[in-house]
Amino acid sequence: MAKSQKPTDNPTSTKESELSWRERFAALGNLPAFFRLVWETSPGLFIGNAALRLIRAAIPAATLYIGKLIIDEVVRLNRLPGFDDTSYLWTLVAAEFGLAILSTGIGRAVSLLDGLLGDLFANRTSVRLMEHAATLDLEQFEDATFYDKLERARRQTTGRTILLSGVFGQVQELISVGFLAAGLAVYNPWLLLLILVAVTPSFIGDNYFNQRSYSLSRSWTPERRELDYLRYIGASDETAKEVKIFGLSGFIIDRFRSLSNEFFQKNKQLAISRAGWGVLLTGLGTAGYYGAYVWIVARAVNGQISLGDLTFLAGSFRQVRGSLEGILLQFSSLTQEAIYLQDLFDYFAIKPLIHSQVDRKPLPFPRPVREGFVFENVGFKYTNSDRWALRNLSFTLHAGEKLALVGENGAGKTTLVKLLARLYDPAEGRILLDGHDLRDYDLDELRRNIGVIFQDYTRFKMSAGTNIAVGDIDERTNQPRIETSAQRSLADTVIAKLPEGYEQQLGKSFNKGVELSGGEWQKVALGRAYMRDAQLIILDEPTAALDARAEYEVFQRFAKLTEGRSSVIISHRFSTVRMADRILVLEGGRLLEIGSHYELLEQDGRYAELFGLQARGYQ
Ligand SMILES: Nc1ncnc2c1ncn2[C@@H]1O[C@H](COP(=O)(O)OP(=O)(O)OP(=O)(O)O)[C@@H](O)[C@H]1O
Repeated sequence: MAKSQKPTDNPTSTKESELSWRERFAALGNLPAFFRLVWETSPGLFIGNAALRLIRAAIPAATLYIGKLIIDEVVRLNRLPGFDDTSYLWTLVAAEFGLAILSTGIGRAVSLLDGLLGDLFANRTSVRLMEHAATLDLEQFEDATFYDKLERARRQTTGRTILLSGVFGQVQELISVGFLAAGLAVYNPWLLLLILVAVTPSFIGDNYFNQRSYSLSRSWTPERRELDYLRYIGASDETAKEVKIFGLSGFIIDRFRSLSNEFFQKNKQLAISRAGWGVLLTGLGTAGYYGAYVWIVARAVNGQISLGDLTFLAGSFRQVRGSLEGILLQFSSLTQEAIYLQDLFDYFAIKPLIHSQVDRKPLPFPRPVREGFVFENVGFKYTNSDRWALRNLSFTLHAGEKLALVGENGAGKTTLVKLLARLYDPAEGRILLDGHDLRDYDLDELRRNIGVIFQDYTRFKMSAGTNIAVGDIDERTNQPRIETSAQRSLADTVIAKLPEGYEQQLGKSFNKGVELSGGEWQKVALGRAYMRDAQLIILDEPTAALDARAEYEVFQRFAKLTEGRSSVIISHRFSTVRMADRILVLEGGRLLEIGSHYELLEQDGRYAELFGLQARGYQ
């Protein structure tokens, strides 16, 4: 793969986006990999397309030559006194007609194949894009430069048909030019040189402008993402409520307008100077063409060539010039497209840091867990943050234990849970499960054995049943299991009220979708925790939106249903927290206290203080 860029560290820097000729040629090195992708998409369509284009490439030269024969024949017949046999002439005319029909037919067939192949290719690349995204780390998704890469790669999936037909068309034109140029060279090789001189200026000009337009577009990736985001929040069911209440539409639209206008202005300047230079440079080419034309006409007048030769030469010259111009133009847009391809391959080259062991066999997840999870001096920092979100954290989550995490906002509770589920790996220390580092276990198995319901769980705009089944998507057709999970999380009564029950589309974005209340959504999401047969269940503030009675009931059931399995509950409600076997109090990413409800009350530390505060609030 061509190392044509090293740009994404700071995509707004235009300097980095300036590309040399060497880099542009190097980008063409991406083409074989691209063709491999296209070939894998559909070998049949690929071959069919290539074969048809080859035939079509020969048609222009053949047509011109038959035209020459027709004219020469007409002239010959005119010179002859009296009647002569015209059958040869009409055969020629019929042949030219046949070629014209063939050419249109093949043209249509080629566009059809291009379109089909392009659509298949776009689908296939989109799937690969999603498959690759699924392998990447959560941390990578929280990185803005990653999003820029993803965005540029995503754009590749739709526009690649252009590259496809571009390259195929290019090859077709080249062969076509080969035929025509051979004809010209027979008369005078200098004509070919004249053509090259005529097309070079506009080629250089176009290359220059293509490169500038690529630089502009690339350096604007973050802004384009912002534009997409503004367009989304400006017109989406998820944001409509707050946009209306806070009167945000003016603010959002103004930001969109100023950003899009800035881009438009920059683009406009470029487009205007491109058009201006284009006129000048193409004018030079036209002058070259007419120079040659004068020479050809003069020779015909002097009788050095026939009338047929005149039309053939003039036609060939015009076509070769047009085709060469096309090829050279295509070449510059081809290199540009090839550079865009680099973004796609760059994205595919991003490797996840969190994965199962590769150098030795990963351990199977213990069933049941015997000792539990041990945090040994664990520390963690988020990327792009200098602050330790967690530091010097040492404690044990015993097998079968119910642990509650308590702490103020930002204390590190959710971070601890993410480390347990290996969404991140600790920067310091280690987490052991039954005596082995968490990293030694098979990642997929680990994730399957840990069920987490996050506070910002996703409200999938899918059916109610699917919204529960996402807890173990392989079991999505296991209706009894879905219904049992719903009963356990109290979602069954919510679903019973829906017109279409478990089949009910949730969320308003789709036809006949029904919106649930915050608490109802939470009950549905909680059902996910019961879908899987996990060894460790983690609920991160899962009941914040539930009413007091529902919350009490949920936890009574939770305690019973997770009997013999470990669980972690994050909650700000002490009525819930006190039901846990032990409570871990975090402050500023550090462990402050750990013990049972009564032990901590006795210690009379932070937990006792917070508990007292909340208890007083209820008095
Ligand atoms: N994705 C992230 N990138 C950078 N910093 C983060 C990220 N998520 C959390 N933080 C920071 O890490 C610290 C701990 O966050 P965490 O979400 O673990 O807190 P929490 O105790 O769960 O808070 P809350 O009670 O508000 O849910 C906070 O200071 C937060 O700003």
